[in-house]
Amino acid sequence: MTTERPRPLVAGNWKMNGTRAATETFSAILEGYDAGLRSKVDLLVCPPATLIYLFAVAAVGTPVKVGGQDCHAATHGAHTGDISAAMLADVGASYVIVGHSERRTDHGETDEMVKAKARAAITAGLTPIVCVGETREERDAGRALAVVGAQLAGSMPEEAARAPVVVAYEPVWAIGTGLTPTVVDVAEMHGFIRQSLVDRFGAAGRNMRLLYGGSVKPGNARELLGVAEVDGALVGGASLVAEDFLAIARAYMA
Ligand SMILES: O=C(CO)[C@H](O)COP(=O)(O)O
Repeated sequence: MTTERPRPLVAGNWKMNGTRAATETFSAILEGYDAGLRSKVDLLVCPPATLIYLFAVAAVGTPVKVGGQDCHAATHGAHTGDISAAMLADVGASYVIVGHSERRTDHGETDEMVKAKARAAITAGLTPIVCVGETREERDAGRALAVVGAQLAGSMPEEAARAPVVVAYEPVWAIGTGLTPTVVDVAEMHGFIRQSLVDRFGAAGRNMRLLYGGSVKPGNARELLGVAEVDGALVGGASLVAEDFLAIARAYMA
């Protein structure tokens, strides 16, 4: 069994931001991802679906990956407005975020639905990034570990034992608020998530990347990314500015 740490991944979730003009930002990310950074950390950008193809074409010949922000659990059919995992793969995506708290809240996505989406992603050859995280009320009630444990149990597909899957811990109260948990709380949660994954998936659970997300900025990246069992970041707002996104990745250049 290998005890080597997974290679870090810094992923940007652009959410519903960006038109074709944002290709300029993406190009700046591609240009700034120099040999030093490449040797230390993987980069992924998940733009709105309308930009995936454009970005994937721009990224050809570079190691930067492009991903989707959601997918439907079905391969095709009468699902107006939805996009399947195979469609994302077809336009050049290699990852897809599933179960983001904004999807869970805005679209009523349950753990069961998230699991089905993650499974569909794996079947299409994508790496799903399964998001989990507690609300402020749940943390204040001392239920953070229980809530995240239940989300993990319900959202992670059995296929994670043999296919690459990334887990992102994103405390809901830290998303877009500028608030972050203490490093002690992040360490406790990531240690708990790691143990849960090892208990369920064995060696695959030990090697899975665990990202932290929620108000990651250039100013706090080094501290947050230095926590044990944090294998990278899922970055929202700061990923919309090339220099900030790259500065977060440079936390690994220490
Ligand atoms: O999705 C997120 C990062 O990808 C998450 O919602 C955090 O957003 P941020 O607080 O704006 O970084």
